[in-house]
Amino acid sequence: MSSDCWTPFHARLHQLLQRRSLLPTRSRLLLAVSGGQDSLALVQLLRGLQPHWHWSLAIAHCDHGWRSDSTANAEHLRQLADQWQLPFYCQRSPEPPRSEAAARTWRYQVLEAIAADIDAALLVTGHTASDRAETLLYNLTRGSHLQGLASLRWQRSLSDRLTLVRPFLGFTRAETSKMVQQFQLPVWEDSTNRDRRFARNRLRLEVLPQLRQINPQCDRHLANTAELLADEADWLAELTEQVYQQSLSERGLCRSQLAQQPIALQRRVLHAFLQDQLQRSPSTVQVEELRQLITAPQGSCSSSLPQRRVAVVAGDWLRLQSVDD
Ligand SMILES: Nc1ncnc2c1ncn2[C@@H]1O[C@H](COP(=O)(O)OP(=O)(O)OP(=O)(O)O)[C@@H](O)[C@H]1O
Repeated sequence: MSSDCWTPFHARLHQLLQRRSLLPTRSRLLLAVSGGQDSLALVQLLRGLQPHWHWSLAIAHCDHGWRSDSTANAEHLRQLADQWQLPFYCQRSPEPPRSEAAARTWRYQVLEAIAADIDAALLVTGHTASDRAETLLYNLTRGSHLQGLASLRWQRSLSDRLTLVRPFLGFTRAETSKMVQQFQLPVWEDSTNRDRRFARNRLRLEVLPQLRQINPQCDRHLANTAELLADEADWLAELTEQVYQQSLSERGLCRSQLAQQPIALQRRVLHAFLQDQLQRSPSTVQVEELRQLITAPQGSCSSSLPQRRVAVVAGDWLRLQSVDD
């Protein structure tokens, strides 16, 4: 488990960090560690790369308290951090979170607070290309817009002061498994990862193995697809903002400007318009109803908006007003 060996995994991560400028030299990094194979492999590689990048590393663990062995898991990590001579921060949830989503929300609150305490601007997780593939599949099953399919990006801003970075998106879970063997990392098996009541676990344990029989590289291919979609989503978001700003005036949205745009862009601009006006995310039905109004006759109006609001056609303009006006 010495940190000073240099392997092809180290070389790959080193190059990836250079190419993507993810973790600048001398920055303070808070590493989110669950004790599973991905985050332990992450710590091992970053410790190995530390002499080249001169980071200051610290480990954070969140104990959800929903497994009988969770305190032992936290203690195991504390000892590892001692061995690695890295500062260790751990917090236990006052009561076990009720769902995966609640656990995640609590976890990120804790990680943000620890990062603020130690003045770390970067929080690093062990998310892999396989997590990205799973997320893409999961969001597909629920029905998703482009942004949802582009999920799990290399970095994401969590607040003004903290950015989440995922350098391990460059590796699959099969590769982190190899790292664990090669570096003999003492992984703490999380029994809930095998619980098939959780949809994510069924995807990981049942669906992805089937897909790998069709294409053994499917984790990487799916993750690459998410990457391409992320770039396209960014480009479309920029374009939407441009057209939105061009079409918007005090009188509302300019219908003749919108009519010249492709349908996909019309939907996006109307979504942004409704989001701003209603201060909440509009439904597909509401967006479509407004889209019909782009070419509707004078005086036409919508019927599906909340808050006693209505969209009205006034000449070349589409505007929102109260039904009482
Ligand atoms: N309890 C936790 N405490 C701190 N960080 C966590 C915790 N759970 C997850 N993370 C971070 O979020 C990443 C993704 O979480 P996820 O739940 O997909 O992984 P895991 O299966 O629990 O563990 P691992 O990714 O380490 O194998 C982890 O790699 C880790 O960086």
